[in-house]
Amino acid sequence: MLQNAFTLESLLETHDLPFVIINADLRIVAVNRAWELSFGVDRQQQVGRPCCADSGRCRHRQLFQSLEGYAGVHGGVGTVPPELSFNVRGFPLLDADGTLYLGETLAPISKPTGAYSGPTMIGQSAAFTRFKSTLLQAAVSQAPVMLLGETGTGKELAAEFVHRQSPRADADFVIVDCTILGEDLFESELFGHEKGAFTGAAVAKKGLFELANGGTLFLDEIGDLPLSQQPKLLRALESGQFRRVGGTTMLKSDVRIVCATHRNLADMVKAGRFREDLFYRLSVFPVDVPRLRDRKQDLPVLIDFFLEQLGGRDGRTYRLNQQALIKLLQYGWPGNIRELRNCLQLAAGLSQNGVVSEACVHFMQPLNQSAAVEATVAATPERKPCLNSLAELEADFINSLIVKYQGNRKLIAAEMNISERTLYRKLNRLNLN
Ligand SMILES: Nc1ncnc2c1ncn2[C@@H]1O[C@H](COP(=O)(O)OP(=O)(O)OP(=O)(O)O)[C@@H](O)[C@H]1O
Repeated sequence: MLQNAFTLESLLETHDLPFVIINADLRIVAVNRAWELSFGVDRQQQVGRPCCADSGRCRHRQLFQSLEGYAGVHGGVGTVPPELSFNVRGFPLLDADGTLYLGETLAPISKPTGAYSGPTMIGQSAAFTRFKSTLLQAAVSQAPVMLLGETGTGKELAAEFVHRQSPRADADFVIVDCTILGEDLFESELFGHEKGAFTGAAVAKKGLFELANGGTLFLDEIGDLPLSQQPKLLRALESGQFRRVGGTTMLKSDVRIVCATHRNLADMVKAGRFREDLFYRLSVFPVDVPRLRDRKQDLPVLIDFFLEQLGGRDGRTYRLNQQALIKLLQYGWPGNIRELRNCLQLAAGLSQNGVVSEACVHFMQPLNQSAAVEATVAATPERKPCLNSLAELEADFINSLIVKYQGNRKLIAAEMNISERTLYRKLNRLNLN
């Protein structure tokens, strides 16, 4: 269900990546289990430490001043060695008392060479096997890949798979979240900036294009890239050259592009919202990512995989009883694999002695009404009116927040305890833009 606010504990373990919560005094309030495992530190050692060595001018301070979320490549937090770089996403959060915090996820931009230890794509169905072999073909082709699929189907995972299976596997896989890079951030994040290029540019910084040299640049949600920024991307892709903001020297970077979107880009081109030349440049190797409801044969292996993962995290064993399994199999999964993972996470938390019964299984309200209705018709037609009204309920709730915060997305997202990126998608799906 929608939450107006959060408790720190409830939020911590909803992130698979290392996740940190920082307060307005720029001190670490909490880190999650993934943090402990990734950096080999006890969470109690982190709490109370300053976020950064120079917290006078860090990104965290800036967020508390501007309430603007951020995404980009930055150094670590707390005791994480400063020389390590991460793909970082930060956003404002409000707790149940209305106190403002900052939440930040850190994803390593480069995995250790040698055996790949990243997330695994699970599946055995015919649809999944076809999909995986298409990805393998794409990986070796070196052509730009466009991954098309609903939210939560595993596009980011597929992009990383393409990179790991390609001749560029030993170089970096760099993620660009196009929903967060608005007009003002796009150029400096993608191409970097020189010292003094703008207020706050205290030191020169490499852009994501430069960091991905020799590797793969993953442009996630490319359909959300502002039209005004599209020519700049096209130019860099065609020439392989770019300038840092405030710089005069032309730089070169050899990157392989993989993109993903849940939007119909061809329709966007027709409507004049996406450049046709960029569309053709990026869509050389299009790949459809299958929806979970079209590969339900994979549910048992995916369920085992996630329960084992959760068990490892919690130091216990979880198992489903048969009624719970039937309930999961009958559902349409409009939010795909992400929704399955979240559903199991809640179910495991509610389980008694590790046994997940039918009563522990709860489904979220759908984000995408048409997908939900389609999924429900395929599975349990009698639930359709209920799902419709839930979507309406969600739209009503968001509308009330739009009025309350006069359309300020940062504050609405913070009150809903979701990222601005997720809010942006909800607004689009519910036609509230
Ligand atoms: N085949 C799979 N096996 C195991 N886990 C998977 C698989 N596909 C996706 N996941 C997991 O599901 C979650 C959602 O995947 P991912 O973020 O790649 O989806 P996405 O399509 O990029 O979503 P969005 O469009 O919302 O960005 C992640 O936790 C991912 O690890």
